[in-house]
Amino acid sequence: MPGRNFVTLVIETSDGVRGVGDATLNGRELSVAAYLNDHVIPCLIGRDPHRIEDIWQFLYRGAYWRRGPVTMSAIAAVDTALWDIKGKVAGLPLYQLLGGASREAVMVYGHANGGTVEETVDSALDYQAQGYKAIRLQSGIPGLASTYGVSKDRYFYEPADADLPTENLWSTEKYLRSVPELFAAAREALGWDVHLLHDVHHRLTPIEAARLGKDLEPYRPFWMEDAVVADNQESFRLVRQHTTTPLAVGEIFNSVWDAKTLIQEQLIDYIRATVVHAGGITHLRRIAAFADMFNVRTGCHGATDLSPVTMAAALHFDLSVPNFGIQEYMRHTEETDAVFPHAYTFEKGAMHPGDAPGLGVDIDEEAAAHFPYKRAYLPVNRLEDGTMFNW
Ligand SMILES: O=C(O)C(=O)C[C@H](O)[C@H](O)CO
Ligand SMILES: [Mg+2]
Repeated sequence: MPGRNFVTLVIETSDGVRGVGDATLNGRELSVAAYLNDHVIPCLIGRDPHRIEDIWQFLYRGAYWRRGPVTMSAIAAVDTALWDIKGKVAGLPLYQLLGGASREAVMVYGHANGGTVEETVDSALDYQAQGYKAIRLQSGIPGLASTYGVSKDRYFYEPADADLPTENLWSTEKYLRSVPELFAAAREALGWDVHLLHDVHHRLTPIEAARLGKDLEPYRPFWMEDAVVADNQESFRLVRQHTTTPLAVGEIFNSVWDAKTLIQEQLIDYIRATVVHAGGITHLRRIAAFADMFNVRTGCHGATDLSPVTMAAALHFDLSVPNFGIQEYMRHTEETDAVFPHAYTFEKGAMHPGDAPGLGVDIDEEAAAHFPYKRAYLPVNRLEDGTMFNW
C-alpha cells in the first residue's frame, strides 16, 4: 500500500459473493499472512460461510494454541469477511444485522499534534474548525528529539517508518512536565465545548500515571489512554485510587481475557479493543457486552494501520452497540482510500458506515498491486541512559 503495508483477506463464496477482512498487524504483517495462507485458508474451503460463530470457534478452539495477536488478527479477518458476506446476501448494511442503529452517527476523535505546544494547539484549532467534537493532543517534549504521536505531517501519521526500527529517546520527567502545560494552553484556546484526549502510550508506572491523571483533572480530559502497560491488569488499581481522570486502554488487547479484571473491577472507563486485533466483530461484541455490565464504554482503536476495512467494520459495530463511547479516526491518504472504495462518511465530527449491503468497503486489487509490500518497523524507545523502554 502507498506508504504502508496492509494485509487484506478476500473470501469468495461458491455463489460468487465476496467478503473482505483486515488482518494487518503493523510491523509484523507477514506473520499473519503466513498464518492465514498456511493454516487458516485450507480449513475454510468447502465450509458454509453463514456459520460465522461455528467457524470462529473452529479457528479459536480448534487451533489449541489460543489468543495472541497473530492468531486473533487472522481470525478477525475471516470473521469480518463472513459478516460482510452475510450482509450482502441479506441485502442489509452490517449494523442492521447487529441489531440496528442505536444512534444517528458515531462521535470520532481526530489527532492534533505538533513539535511545540503552539503547533499542537494550532492543529487542534484546525480540527475544531473542521467540526470535530473530540481531539487528541500529542506534542513534542522539550529536550527530546522525537516523540511518538507527533507526526511530520499535519494529517497523516505512520509510525512504522523504517526498514529497521527507528530508536527514540524518552524521559518521563520531561514528559510529565509538558502535558499539563499542553492541556492548559489547549483549554485556553479551544474552550470547554470540545473533548480533549491524550495517549500516554504505556510509558508510565502506576504512581506516575496517577500523578499525571491528577495534574490533568482541572482540564477535564475525555480520557488518558494507555497510562501504564496493562500486562498486569491489577496495575490500574493504583492509578484508579488516585485520579478521576477517565482511563482508556486496550488497543493491543486481543481477547476479553486481556481486559477481564480491568472491566470487572471497573478500573477503566473505555475499552479500546478493535475489530482487527480482537477476533473480529464476533469477539468484539462479546467484549462490549461484558463491558456494558460494568459501565465501561467502547473506544475502538482507529489509527491508519487499521485499514479502511477495519474502519468500516468498527463503524457498523459502533453504530449498533449500546455502550458506545467514541471512535478514533485518523484519516487515510487519498491513495489508500482509492484502493479501498468505501461507503462511510464523516460529517460534523461524526461518522456513519453508510447503507451499502455488508461492510460497504472493498479492495481494488488491481490498484493495490501497484504498491508491493515493503518492510517497515515500528520504532523502539530507550531511556536517555540507553535502557530499553516501552514503545
Ligand atoms: O492510535 C493510537 O492510539 C496509537 O497508539 C497508534 C499505535 O501506535 C499504532 O496503531 C501502532 O501501530
Ligand atoms: Mg494509542
